[in-house]
Amino acid sequence: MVLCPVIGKLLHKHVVLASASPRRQEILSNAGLRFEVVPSRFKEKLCKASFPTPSAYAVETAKQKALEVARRMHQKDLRAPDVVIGADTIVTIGGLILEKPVDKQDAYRMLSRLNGKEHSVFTGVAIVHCSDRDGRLHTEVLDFYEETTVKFSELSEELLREYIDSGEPMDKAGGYGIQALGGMLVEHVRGDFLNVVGFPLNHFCKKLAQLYCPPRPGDVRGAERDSIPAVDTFEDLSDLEGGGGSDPAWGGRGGRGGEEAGGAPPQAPGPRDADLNGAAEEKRPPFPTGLLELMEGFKASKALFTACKLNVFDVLRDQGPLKAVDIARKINASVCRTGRLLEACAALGLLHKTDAGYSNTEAADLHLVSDSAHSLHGLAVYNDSHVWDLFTHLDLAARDGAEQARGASGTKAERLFQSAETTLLFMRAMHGLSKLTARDVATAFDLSRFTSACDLGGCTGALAHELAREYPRLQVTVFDLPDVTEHARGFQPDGQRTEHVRFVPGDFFTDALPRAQLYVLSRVLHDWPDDRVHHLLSRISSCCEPGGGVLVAEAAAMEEEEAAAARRRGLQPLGALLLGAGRPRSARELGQLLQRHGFRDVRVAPAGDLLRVVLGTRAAP
Ligand SMILES: Cc1cn([C@@H]2O[C@H](COP(=O)(O)OP(=O)(O)OP(=O)(O)O)[C@@H](O)[C@H]2O)c(=O)[nH]c1=O
Repeated sequence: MVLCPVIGKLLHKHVVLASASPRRQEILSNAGLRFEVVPSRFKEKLCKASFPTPSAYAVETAKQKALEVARRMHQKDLRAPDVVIGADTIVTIGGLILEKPVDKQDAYRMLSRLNGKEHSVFTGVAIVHCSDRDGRLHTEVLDFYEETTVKFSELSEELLREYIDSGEPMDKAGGYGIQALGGMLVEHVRGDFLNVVGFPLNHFCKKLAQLYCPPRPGDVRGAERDSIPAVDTFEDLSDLEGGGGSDPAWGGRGGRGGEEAGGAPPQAPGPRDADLNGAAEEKRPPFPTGLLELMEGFKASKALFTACKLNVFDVLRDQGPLKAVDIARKINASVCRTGRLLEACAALGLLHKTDAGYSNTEAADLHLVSDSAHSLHGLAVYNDSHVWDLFTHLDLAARDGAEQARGASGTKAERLFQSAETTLLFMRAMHGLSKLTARDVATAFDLSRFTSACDLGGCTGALAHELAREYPRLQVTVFDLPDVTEHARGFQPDGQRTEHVRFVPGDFFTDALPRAQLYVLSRVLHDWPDDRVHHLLSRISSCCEPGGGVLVAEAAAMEEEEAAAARRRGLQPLGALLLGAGRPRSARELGQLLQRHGFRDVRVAPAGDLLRVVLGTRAAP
């Protein structure tokens, strides 16, 4: 079930909030609305005296803000959004309209005027519906306002000065922010609190209900024009999926007209049907939500990487919950920008946000803290500093080959091992990933018949340690490039079985392979082209005694793959595209490769959600 009141009716529309006010953005996104923010350039300079009431002034300003954005967007892209929302908040006292103070003195004048008295806060809201008629913008406006009264305590001169010095009054109507420090000035509030903060959410939802959910004939609840429909009325959002559902608002764009299936009574027309829809409108295609999410997905990754890089999750694990301002101080960053990053992390489900501040979610504690047992912090930092850059040149790689894409940055090995720092970055990333999957790989088959194993390209030894833990008789050699084995010491766990793991430096294409009954290749083969894979397997095959084995773990697709996992693995070829001539191979292909190199009794087993493991036994030559 989607807990979705009327706001859900806007989910499949391109909605723009024509406001730079962070409070409005927060109120609406907390309510579940998805929208783009395009601050209005309309100058708030309408002649106040020409309006009969302060509310009329606020409404007109809100309307002009929204219309300016609609026109600008239409002019720029020749396509306006579906809905533009504008708002304007003003404070009135004794017939005077107070907007945002221009400087500290102005703030002082405003606050002194409000001191000890009751005043009104009006927010005017305009919901502008846009459509394109032969290249010209057509708009329809629904507007309303909400009034809330606020009473200030008797405040001392000193307190007012101190409050002004906090900087809070400067971007707020009337010179105060009731939601923050300004709350201390307020004795009582009558009416909608959020209206004071900058957006009357409740009234807005009622208006949406009138627009999008007009009463059906005989619907008693529908007769209460001023109520927000109960949640269950809107549980079924199937129309959001583009299934030809009803959307009676604003003249029935994409709606089903009067032809509801199953003989249900036709919906009443939207409020402006009569003048809008003389002719039947063309049916619009479903809103491409999935595509838009893909287009924006890189921002989500970047937010996660950045929060990891700035150690936000470490700070919160140790000291959370914390307010944005305290986190900013601890990570040595700007308060405003940190606030936005934290908001993004909360929206992505990486952080919890409560009145006490931000704190880690369980997943963040488990995987995004740098020194947790299951940390993927290293992978995030590596993706940010190396992989991100590589993907910037994906177009070149696709067109001209990986060499051009890599440009000055060199081959994979050169890039990874160009300094101790980058080697360590890479190793931390691999360590996190290997630890995550090591147990699944080690236990995909019963390997207890082997007493020696060699993990080729075993990096930090995460899998080797898991094998040693799982099989008490097993001695494991990690064979990897000298640059890697040199740094492996820092990754070793404490414990009894560590003496069962040793590191030998070498190149598995050229140097003699350590003798072992079982050779392990975990996430190695996809990095290499076919000729190299054959070369490596034939070297292993010639070292392996009959009865010995080879164990290959890869993110390899099986024939009966479920769609989601296949999609995840489907991105692997992109990495191969950038990193050289390697490629992903299916489990069946890996099995055939092993058979070709003299391994029999080849079996495949899943290792968790991510990997497939293929085990072959060396036949007598
Ligand atoms: C009374 C009060 C106001 N505000 C803010 O005051 C701005 C009003 O100015 P506006 O001109 O309506 O909006 P803006 O900030 O200039 O944005 P825009 O819509 O782009 O004009 C809005 O921000 C509101 O939240 C608070 O945050 N808390 C309060 O208690």
